[in-house]
Amino acid sequence: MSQKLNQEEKLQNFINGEWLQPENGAYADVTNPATLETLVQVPLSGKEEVASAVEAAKKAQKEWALVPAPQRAEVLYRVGLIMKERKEYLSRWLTMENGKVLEEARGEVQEGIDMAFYMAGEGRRLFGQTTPSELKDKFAMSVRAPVGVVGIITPWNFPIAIATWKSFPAIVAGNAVVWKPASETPVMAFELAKIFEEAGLPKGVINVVFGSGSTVGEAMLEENDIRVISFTGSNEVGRGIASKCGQKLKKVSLEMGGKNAVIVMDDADLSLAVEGILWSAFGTSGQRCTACSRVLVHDSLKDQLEERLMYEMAKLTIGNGLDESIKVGPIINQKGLEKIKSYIRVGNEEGAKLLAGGYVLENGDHKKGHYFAPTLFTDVKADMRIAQEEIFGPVVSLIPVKSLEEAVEINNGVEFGLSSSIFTKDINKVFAAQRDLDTGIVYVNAGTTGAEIHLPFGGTKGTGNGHRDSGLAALDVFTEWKSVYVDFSGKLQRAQIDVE
Ligand SMILES: NC(=O)C1=CN([C@@H]2O[C@H](COP(=O)(O)OP(=O)(O)OC[C@H]3O[C@@H](n4cnc5c(N)ncnc54)[C@H](OP(=O)(O)O)[C@@H]3O)[C@@H](O)[C@H]2O)C=CC1
Ligand SMILES: O=C(O)CCCC(=O)O
Repeated sequence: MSQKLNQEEKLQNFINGEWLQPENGAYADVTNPATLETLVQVPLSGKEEVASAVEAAKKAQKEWALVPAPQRAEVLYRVGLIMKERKEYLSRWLTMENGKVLEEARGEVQEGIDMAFYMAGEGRRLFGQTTPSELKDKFAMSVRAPVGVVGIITPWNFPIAIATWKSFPAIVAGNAVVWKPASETPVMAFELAKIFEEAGLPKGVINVVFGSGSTVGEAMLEENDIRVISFTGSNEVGRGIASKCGQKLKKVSLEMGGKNAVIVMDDADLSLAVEGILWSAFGTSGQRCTACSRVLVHDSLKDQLEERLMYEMAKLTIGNGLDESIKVGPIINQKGLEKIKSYIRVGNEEGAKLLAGGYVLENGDHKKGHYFAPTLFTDVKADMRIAQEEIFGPVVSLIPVKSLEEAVEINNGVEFGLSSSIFTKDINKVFAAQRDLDTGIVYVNAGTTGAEIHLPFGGTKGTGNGHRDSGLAALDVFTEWKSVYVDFSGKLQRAQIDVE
C-alpha cells in the first residue's frame, strides 16, 4: 500500500452521493496539533447543507429500508475490507489530524474495521421476538424497525472509531444518516465517506456535513425529520442537546465525560498495575473519556507505586506521533492546553503534592506543537476539584485508601460513571468490585481504557442518559420495536374482552 498521503486542499461535504463545496464558500484551517501546520481546509457549511442532507437522507432511507438486511450488511462488510486495506493510510492521517501516536491510531482504525465486520454480522440476525398470543389462532411478534433519518455528532478524540460505533449500526438497521464530525478532525470523516461510496452504499444513505457545532449541529437539532440524535462529546454541549431534543421529542443518545479510577489493592501485581495506569492515564495524552484520572491505591503500596510511576513516566517519549519511538503525542489545541494548565494551578492551590510533570513543553523539538508533560499528583483528597472534575489531559491523581469499601465509595463519589478498574488477585474482591462500582464499564487487572466493539459502551450518572454505543445495545438506539399481531381465526377476536 502506498504510504503517500494524498493531502486534499479543500474537503467537501458529501450529500446525496455528491461531493459539494459549501454554498457560502467558507472554510477553516485544520491544524496538525503536533506541528501546528495546516493540513487541509474544512467547509464551514450552513443550515442549507443540513436541509439538503436531511432531504436526501429521507428519500434514500425509504429505499434502503426495503433492501434485505443481509444485503445492507454486505455493504458494511465491503466497508470493512476497504478500511482494512487502507489501515496504514487512515492511521497516519488520524495521527496527523488528532495527534495520537501511530500505535494508538492503528488501534483506533482497527476498532472501526472490527465494528464493520461485527455489524455486518448483525445484518444476518437483527433478531426480534415471537410471543405466544393470549388468543387462539393468533400470532404475536415484535420486529426491529428503523427509525428513519438519524443524526450523529462526533468528537475529535476518536474521530473514526466513535463514528463507526454510531453509523454502522444505524445503517445496517435500515436508517439513513446525517453526520456532523468534529471540526478539529474532519479528515477521518471525509475518508470514511469515500469508503462508503466505494463500497457501493446508495446515495443519500450517508451524508456528511462539515461545519461548526453552533451552526451545523444546532441546525440538525431543529430538523423535524431527524428522529434520533446520537452524540458523543462534552457534558455541557450534551446537556444542551438533550434539552433541545426534549422539546422536539427526539430520541437522543448521549455519551459524555468520565472521571475514571484505577483501584490498586494490597495484593495487586504492581508491575501490571503500573503498566495499566500508564496506558490509560497517558494514552492519547489523557484525552479519552475513559482515561484514568484517579488512582485509588492501598496505603501499603502507595510509596512503591509513586516511585514506580515516576520512574516509568520519566521514560515516556513525547512528540510527534508519526515517529514510532514516541509514546505521548500532543494536546489537541491551545484551549485544551489552557484547561490542563488551569487544573495544575487548582491542584497546587488545593494542597495536592506535584510529583512529576505539571508544565507545558515549550522548548526544543516541541516548541511548535501543544505538548504537556505527563503529570502525577499525590496525597490528593477525594473531594478536591482535581479528583472530581474531568481534566482531559495527561494528569493523574493518587488517592490513598485503606480498603476496597473505601475505594468503591470514592470511585462512586463523582458526577460521572464511565469506566473503572481494579488490580487484585483476590477473586472475592473482583466480584464485589464489579457489582459495586457504579460505572458502565469495569476492568479487572487492566487499565480503564481499551473498550472493544462487541460490548456496550457508555456510562452511568452524568456520563450519559442510559443509552449505549457499540455491541448489540447500539441497535436499540437506531431501531424502534414494532409489535405485529396476525389473527388467522377468520373472526374479530378482541383481547380486552373476557374470552375464556
Ligand atoms: N463518553 C464518551 O463516549 C466520550 C466522551 N467524550 C467527551 O467529549 C469531550 C471532548 O470532545 P469535544 O469534541 O471537545 O466535545 P464537544 O462537546 O465540544 O464537541 C463534540 C461534538 O459536538 C459538536 N457541537 C458543539 N457544540 C454543539 C451544539 N451547540 N450543538 C450540536 N453540536 C455541537 C462539536 O462540533 P465542533 O467540533 O464543530 O465544535 C463536535 O462535533 C470530552 O469532555 C470527553 O469526555 C469524548 C469521547 C468519548
Ligand atoms: O475514551 C474514549 O473517548 C473512547 C475510547 C474508549 C476506550 O478507550 O475504551
